[in-house]
Amino acid sequence: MVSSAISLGSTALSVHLRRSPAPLLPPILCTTFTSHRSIFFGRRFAPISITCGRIDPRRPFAMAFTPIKVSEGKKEVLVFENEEELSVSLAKFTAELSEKFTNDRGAFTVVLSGGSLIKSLRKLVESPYVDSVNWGKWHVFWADERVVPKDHPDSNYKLAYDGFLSKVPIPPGQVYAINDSLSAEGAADDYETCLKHLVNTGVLKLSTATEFPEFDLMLLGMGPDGHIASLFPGHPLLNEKQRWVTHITDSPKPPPERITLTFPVINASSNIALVVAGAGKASVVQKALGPDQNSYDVLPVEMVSLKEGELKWFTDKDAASKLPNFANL
Ligand SMILES: O=C1O[C@H](COP(=O)(O)O)[C@@H](O)[C@H](O)[C@H]1O
Repeated sequence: MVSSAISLGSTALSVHLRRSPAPLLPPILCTTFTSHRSIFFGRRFAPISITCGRIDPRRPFAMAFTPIKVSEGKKEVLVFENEEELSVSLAKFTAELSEKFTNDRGAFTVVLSGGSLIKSLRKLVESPYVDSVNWGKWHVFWADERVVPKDHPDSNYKLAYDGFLSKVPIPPGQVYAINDSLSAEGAADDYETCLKHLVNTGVLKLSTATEFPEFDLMLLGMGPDGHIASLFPGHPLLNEKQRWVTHITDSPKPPPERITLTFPVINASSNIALVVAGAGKASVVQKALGPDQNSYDVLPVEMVSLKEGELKWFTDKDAASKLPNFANL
């Protein structure tokens, strides 16, 4: 056991490393070790467990498929070597939840985002999941949608259809797109009415803690400004406490007219996968998960805080590159 303390600005970081004996394999093929350390994570110290796996002999220079893992209560941060490995793990995670909820309640309610998230779902439409997932039980929703026709290049529905939905046999009646013939306000009202109907029919459950709908899995992306869904930094919609779905007509990111789930709904989820890859998002990841936090400019992504569910960050090393605690791995 090796113990040491690292000074991180004005913050003392205590580190406890434990290395297992070298395994009986040629050194270049195996670098198995386990380390347990405490890092400064968010606003407080939290224990984390880091496991670097054995190097795959077929890919000697790539780390085997064991992500760096940071846990804080019901929040877990996974950092993958790259976006490719992130997408493999995201598919497995989603397929496992699909099986769990399908078995438990005969339905799986999944919320999609637009943007880069859809590309990160690509492994789910490949073998083995394309054949093994019970797609007939899926009910698909959107965290946010741009108020444009469904065949418009800006449509989150079109993005999801082209990259994901067209490749799996989810019944079309279980894919809940917005009504694109309405205004932004009308489309938000209509979507909220649709969700309430699905609560009444038992497809969606209500959170016992909050009385807001509780989706089984929300797959959220995050913009480089820290926005999630269509909830943008500093916008009054961040404070919405009553509505399930609301609209925006002045989105700072085009197109301006959108509808979005609200924070009470997002935070009532059973599970959220927050999928954040690439160096362009490293500064926001640093702000959201790093040591320098303040409460006067909280970003939307920092407002994701589940009442009872589990939040998992799926990041890659580029996105996590500004987190001081990962620098020495
Ligand atoms: O406008 C949007 O942006 C976010 C983030 O997109 P990304 O391409 O940076 O991942 C997305 O999650 C949201 O659904 C979309 O409408």
